[in-house]
Amino acid sequence: MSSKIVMKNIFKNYGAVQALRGVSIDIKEGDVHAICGDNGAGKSTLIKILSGVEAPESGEIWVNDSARKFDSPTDALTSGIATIHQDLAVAPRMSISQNIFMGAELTKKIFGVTLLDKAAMRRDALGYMSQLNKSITDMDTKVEALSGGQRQAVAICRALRWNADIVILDEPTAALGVRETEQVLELIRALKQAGKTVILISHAMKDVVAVADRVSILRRGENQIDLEAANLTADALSHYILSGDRQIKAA
Ligand SMILES: Nc1ncnc2c1ncn2[C@@H]1O[C@H](COP(=O)(O)OP(=O)(O)OP(=O)(O)O)[C@@H](O)[C@H]1O
Repeated sequence: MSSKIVMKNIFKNYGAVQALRGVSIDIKEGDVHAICGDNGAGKSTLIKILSGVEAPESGEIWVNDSARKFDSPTDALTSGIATIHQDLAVAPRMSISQNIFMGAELTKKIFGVTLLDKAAMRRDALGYMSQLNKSITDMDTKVEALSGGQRQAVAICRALRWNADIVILDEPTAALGVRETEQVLELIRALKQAGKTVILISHAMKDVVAVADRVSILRRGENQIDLEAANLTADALSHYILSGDRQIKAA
C-alpha cells in the first residue's frame, strides 16, 4: 500500500518543553491510522503540525509523495487534509446544509443577480451525507436537533465538501455515550469505505481497536511502537501505553 502521509523526524518545542523529539510516522492510503499515547505524549502537537496550526522546528511532511510546508490550516486543507476537532465547530442554529457549506456557499445567477443556490446545497449536502449516514435525509434540519454522533457526521460532510481525502478526527468519541460512539465508529468505517485516509486520535482503546488498521503509540514526544490493529485487544493496547514497552508481544 502506498504512503499517503509521511512525517519524518519532527521536532517541536514550546519554550523549554520538547513536545516532539524526532517523531516519524507513515500513514498508508486508505488506512484508519490511530495515534495513541498517554497525556502529554505529543499527539495533539503532531496533529497541529499536520493541520497547519503549528510549524515544527524541523522535520519533513510528505503528502502523496511530495514535500509540503504548511503555513496555515488553509495550506493543509489545500493538500486534502481536514481536521475535525472535538468541539466540531458546527453552528447549532443553522441547518445541516448551511453548516456543510459554511464559508463556501453555492450560488446561482438569476437575471444578473447572484443568489444562494439553496436547492443545489441541499442536494449536494444529501450526497455527502448519504456516503456516511443514510438515515439523515432532511438537510434543512437544524443541527441543534441532532445527536452528538449526527453532529459529527455534519462536521465530516464539511470536510468532504472541501474535497479532503485525509480526515483527522481528534477524540471524536470522548464526549459521547455508547450508542453515539457506535454511530461515530460507523462514520469512520464509512469514510474508509469511501476511500478516505483517516487519522484517529483517541484515548478510547476499545474504539481504536474496533476501527483502526494501524496504531502508532507516542511516548514523551517520541515514537514508542507501531502496531497492526488486527488481533490487537483494548487490554493489550492499554498495556503498551502504560508500560512503554517497545517490543511487540505475541497476541
Ligand atoms: N501551547 C503549549 N505551550 C506549552 N507547552 C505545551 C503547549 N502545548 C503542548 N505543550 C506540552 O507539550 C507536550 C505534548 O503535549 P500534547 O498536547 O501534544 O500531548 P497529547 O499527547 O496530545 O496529550 P493529551 O492526551 O493530554 O491531550 C506536553 O508536555 C504539553 O504540556
